[in-house]
Amino acid sequence: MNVHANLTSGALLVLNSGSSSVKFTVFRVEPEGREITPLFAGQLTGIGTDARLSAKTAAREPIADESWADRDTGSVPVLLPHLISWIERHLPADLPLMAAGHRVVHGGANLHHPERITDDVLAELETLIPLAPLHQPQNVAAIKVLAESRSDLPQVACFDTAFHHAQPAHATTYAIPRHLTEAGIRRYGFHGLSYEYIARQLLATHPDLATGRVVVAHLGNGSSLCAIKDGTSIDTTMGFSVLEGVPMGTRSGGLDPGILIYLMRKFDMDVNDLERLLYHQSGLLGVSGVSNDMRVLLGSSDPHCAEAVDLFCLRVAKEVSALACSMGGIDALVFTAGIGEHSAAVRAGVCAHLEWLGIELDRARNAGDEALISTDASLPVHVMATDEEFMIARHTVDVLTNRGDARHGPAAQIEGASGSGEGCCTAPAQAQET
Ligand SMILES: Nc1ncnc2c1ncn2[C@@H]1O[C@H](COP(=O)(O)OP(=O)(O)O)[C@@H](O)[C@H]1O
Ligand SMILES: CC(=O)OP(=O)(O)O
Ligand SMILES: [Mg+2]
Repeated sequence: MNVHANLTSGALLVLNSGSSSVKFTVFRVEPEGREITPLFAGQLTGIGTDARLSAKTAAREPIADESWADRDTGSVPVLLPHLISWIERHLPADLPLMAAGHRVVHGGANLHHPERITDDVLAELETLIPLAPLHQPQNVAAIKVLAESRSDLPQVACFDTAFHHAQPAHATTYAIPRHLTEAGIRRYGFHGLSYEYIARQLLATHPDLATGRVVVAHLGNGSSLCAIKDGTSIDTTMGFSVLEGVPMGTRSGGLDPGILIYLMRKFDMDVNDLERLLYHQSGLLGVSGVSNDMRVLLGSSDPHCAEAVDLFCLRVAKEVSALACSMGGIDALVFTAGIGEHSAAVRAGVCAHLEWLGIELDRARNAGDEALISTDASLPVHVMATDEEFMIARHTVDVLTNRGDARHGPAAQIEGASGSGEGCCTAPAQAQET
């Protein structure tokens, strides 16, 4: 694996590999990594069932929508080399692929910063597979496939856990015997790349809030919330695994742990049964019995779908209050990710439980495309587009141009925001980044 090459200019591939999909974005990197601009993005979905590639340019013009079912043998390692050659065929002639950045869900107790991937780093990532069985195997598989097929390509791992690393011990510790905490049974937190991006955007667009107390609700396929104070993660709802906190598409969110003991005793469930139940059969899908997709639930007349949405909204609202408590107050609430950015109904459902906190949504603003969706008298509630891929690209370039070390720490987490508008991926590098 190439660990020495420095990035100057060329194309940068960002990969976010999930259990049944691989999302990718290709960026143009200008000399010395000063500017990062998206060229095209897409996803390979339905891996294992009916793989399909779709992709669009940065101007949202479709460049692919094709079935890859004929080459689908149900795994990321088989399809990824095809994806890499498809990407290379679509690059401008003067822009060779010169590096890859990966979203890696778990960095464990030791990996707190984006890391250039070496054999040692890869070995450490593999040890973390049991901690994130839904995501980590796919993240590791993508790194290995690229290392085999393009050993010349430097690769960087960016961790979902890293943004939460500086949380105080009372936020990361479970009330279990100390030797288990010391063995790594602690709260790590996830979706950190998304929270880091939002913190940067806040600094660019709302500097007053960037130094205040903000609860960010990342509501997507996986959902979590984070308390960000002065640009730093103070507390978050996901913990040891991506199961804690609010219910998700197919994940349970927090449960009374006594339920697990009962299920094992009463229904003879083993570890595989529990894993299937908690990761794949619960959440919105489990409660509705219909779908894990919020759009389907909101469009359904089935009372179980309405029940799932209501439960989700209440659980999110309760976490907003809990996180406000962790920060000693709240100056703003931000909604982001698929549901948070696009569902006015869910935002209204959540905020209806938070009137006591001084939150009041403006109906018209919430229904429209406004960034500020609360009334003028309310505690501010914002909708902001997240961009985990941009964050990965930024970190990858910084690591490969040796600017990474200067960016670590809370101030670095929000320094150098693009100022280029929500959801926009172009971010000139800052002069002070050395
Ligand atoms: N207009 C919408 N209304 C309600 N929910 C939506 C809408 N658009 C997307 N979603 C929800 O967003 C989820 C995906 O969120 P996203 O952040 O893209 O997830 P991920 O990146 O983790 O796959 C979908 O499962 C869907 O339920
Ligand atoms: C951490 C996590 O849950 O990620 P995702 O939302 O991509 O499933
Ligand atoms: Mg996501």
